Amino acid sequence: MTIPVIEVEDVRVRLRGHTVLEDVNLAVHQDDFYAIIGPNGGGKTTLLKVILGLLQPSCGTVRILGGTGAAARKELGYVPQFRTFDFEYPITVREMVISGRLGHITRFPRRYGAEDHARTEEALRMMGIADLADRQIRDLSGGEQQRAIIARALVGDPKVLLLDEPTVYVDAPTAAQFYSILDRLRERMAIVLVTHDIGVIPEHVTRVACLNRRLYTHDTNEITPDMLEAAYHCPVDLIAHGVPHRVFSEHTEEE
Ligand SMILES: Nc1ncnc2c1ncn2[C@@H]1O[C@H](COP(=O)(O)OP(=O)(O)OP(=O)(O)O)[C@@H](O)[C@H]1O
Repeated sequence: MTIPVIEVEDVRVRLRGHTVLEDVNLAVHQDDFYAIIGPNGGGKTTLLKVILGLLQPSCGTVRILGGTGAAARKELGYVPQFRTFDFEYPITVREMVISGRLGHITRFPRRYGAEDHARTEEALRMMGIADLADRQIRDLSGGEQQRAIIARALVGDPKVLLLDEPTVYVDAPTAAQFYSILDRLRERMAIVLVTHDIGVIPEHVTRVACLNRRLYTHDTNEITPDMLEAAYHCPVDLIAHGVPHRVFSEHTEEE
């Protein structure tokens, strides 16, 4: 069996005296489209930050394609939550997308070369926004901005794409378009998707895990009622077949 593209082993994270992640183990393989779901504050973004090396765990290890350190993490592309971007900053779409190459330039002073420009044009085309390349990022619609953020993550030619709630601000048709783009990208890279959008899981995702401080994994894309109850700490009814797929939660008064 090939080595996992991401391997998280016995990771624990404590922030300001609180345990945010505990005994987390996760293996993502090259052909995975992995969804991580779970309640607000469950630790999903924290786990992505640990994988990206932006946050040091109190214990445990993270390996990317068997390696650790900054060189291994260059294999990761990251699409942070939409709300973390400042779209008012005066920058064109092309300038924003090419900035994803900065971490790959080792010479100083940092200057973009032919490969950086070529990869930028390819990513713009791949995301269907080549015609918007000279527009200011602030003048784009939310869905177009979202594509630009993904293009920026793709210019590093990652082996794994990590996305944190990418469809929060887009309408249903744009989200559907977005998932068909992810389906295409899967041919080139593994995908880890943090989402509250459980409805997309049966159609697009190959494996799913529920995170609420601890990670409850499953080898298929089936979300079991046990997993949901363990992660959400409340009885959950799942309508797993039929469209739309929905999760209803029932909380008792003490919850
Ligand atoms: N820098 C920090 N200092 C202290 N606590 C933090 C810090 N970052 C996150 N936390 C806490 O860690 C917990 C997990 O946060 P995280 O953002 O990982 O959750 P999440 O599952 O991504 O939530 P959501 O679905 O709401 O985006 C939360 O209780 C949050 O308040």
